[in-house]
Amino acid sequence: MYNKKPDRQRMKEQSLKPVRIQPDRRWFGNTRVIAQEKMQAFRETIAKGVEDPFSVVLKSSKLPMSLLCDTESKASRMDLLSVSPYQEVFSKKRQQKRAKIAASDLEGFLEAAEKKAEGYVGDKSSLVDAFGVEKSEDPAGHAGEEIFNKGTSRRIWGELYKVVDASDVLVFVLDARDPMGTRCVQLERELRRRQKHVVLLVNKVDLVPTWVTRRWISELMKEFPTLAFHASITNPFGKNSLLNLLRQFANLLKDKKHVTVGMVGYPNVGKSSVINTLKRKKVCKAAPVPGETKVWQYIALTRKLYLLDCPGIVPPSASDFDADCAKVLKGVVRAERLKTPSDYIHEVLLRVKKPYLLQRYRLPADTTWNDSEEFLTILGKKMGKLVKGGDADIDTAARIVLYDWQRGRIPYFTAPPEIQEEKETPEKDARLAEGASEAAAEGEDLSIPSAAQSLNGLSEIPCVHVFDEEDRRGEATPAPDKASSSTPSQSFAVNDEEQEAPKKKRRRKTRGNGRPSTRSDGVAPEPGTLDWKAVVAEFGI
Ligand SMILES: Nc1nc2c(ncn2[C@@H]2O[C@H](COP(=O)(O)OP(=O)(O)OP(=O)(O)O)[C@@H](O)[C@H]2O)c(=O)[nH]1
Repeated sequence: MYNKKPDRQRMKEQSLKPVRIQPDRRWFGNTRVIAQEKMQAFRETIAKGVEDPFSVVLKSSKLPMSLLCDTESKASRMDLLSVSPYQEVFSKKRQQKRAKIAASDLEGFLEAAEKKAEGYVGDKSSLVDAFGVEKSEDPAGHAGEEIFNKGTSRRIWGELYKVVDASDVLVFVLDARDPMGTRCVQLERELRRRQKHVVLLVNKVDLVPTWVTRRWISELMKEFPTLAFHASITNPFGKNSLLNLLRQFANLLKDKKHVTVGMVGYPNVGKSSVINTLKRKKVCKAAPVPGETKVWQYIALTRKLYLLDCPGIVPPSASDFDADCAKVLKGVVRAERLKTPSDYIHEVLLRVKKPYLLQRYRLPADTTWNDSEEFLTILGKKMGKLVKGGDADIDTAARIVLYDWQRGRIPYFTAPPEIQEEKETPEKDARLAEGASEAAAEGEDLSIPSAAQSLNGLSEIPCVHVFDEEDRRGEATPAPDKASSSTPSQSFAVNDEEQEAPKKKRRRKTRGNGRPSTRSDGVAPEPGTLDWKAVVAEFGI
């Protein structure tokens, strides 16, 4: 064979013949084909499970979740023939590959540039569209002040992406005084798309009346599992509910060695304080100033559960006075760094009832003011904050008011949506009055509701127990928040007790015949979970 010259002509003839390869069943071993209706039914069932805040899709990585998304946009992007015709790219007469440019000469370029300029609406227009922020007048020219970019920098969002990637469950910490204002709906939507488990945690519930918290919780529950929380190492509220929920997630995600829980949210909403509360000691730096957390931080809660603290993030918005004002009121920027803090007091006065201000600053009951400047003048003189010549130092007084506002010393809350809608009918008015009287009862002497007052009665708030023991036994009872009422034996043990718990469990399981008990294995799939095996079996995927 090696002594002979290869017959090139014969080889050429042979290679020109059409060659067929025998198809093999094994090539398709990994493939399933299903009918269109079944595919549609599968999509609907899974989508229902994904959308439902009380169900968790287990093993989503093993399910064809990408089938849920519409792939049309992807397909259109890959439609090469619409970009260049086949003849130009693949045929024998194809032209040499060249960069596609908009115009071939200078005049063409000019024309294209003019066309683009016509369609240009203004800077940040896309942001305004995306975040629904209306432009308004900027009386003092605040726009562009560096401090208003707090939480929007690339570095901070880089930290957020790291936390999101590393987390299995994301806890969005919201401020109970303004839960909707401290939400980041775009981010939540993106996380849902990525099949991450999202939990909303309404923190600082001690600063608002109980009925407000209750209504916000039932409103937010429609979208995500939501819990009320008061971060405090010595006197927490909702801690056990949160721990139970995290533990349930840890149980659900059994195949993972560790379950990582990321704390995300606006600056100063109390993310670090929530972690400190769960750990029962100060492991993260918490301070009444925004931007205290600079980089992400890992904290081991139990052997299975890890917590991730994230710096506060702020979604980008149009830089105008309204947006800046909203940021000041949400506590995103430090009051001492504002150039003209008195500009924001008008908004504070609109939101806070006069008696609260009178009481807070110990002003006489008959004090009146027409605008924010007058109020600040009265306050400055009362506090002895004066400038040269004996006039009131308006900016210092304004800073004091903003400090108090940001630290929750001035009572304020955004009305839950039900109130705004309900005002029309008399019976709704009655309910509103009931709520208001409840609020009045809580803060009787117009003082800021104390933690005890605010938390009183909160145990009735429906709390999320995705897969409670009772549920497993089929007694789907609503699980009340046992945070304040649970006995030591009921409460979820962390730290030292948690370290002990698995040992005891192991011992108990191996008692008797020496083999681990299989009782728990016999439990039917938890209600609330999507029984993915059944779904897959049913649809043959
Ligand atoms: N009244 C009250 N204050 C709280 C609560 N939780 C946190 N705070 C206070 O809110 C302030 C901010 O808390 P942090 O834990 O530093 O907030 P953060 O979200 O980590 O802030 P960044 O570091 O800016 O991201 C601190 O002064 C806390 O004492 C709460 O439940 N009730």
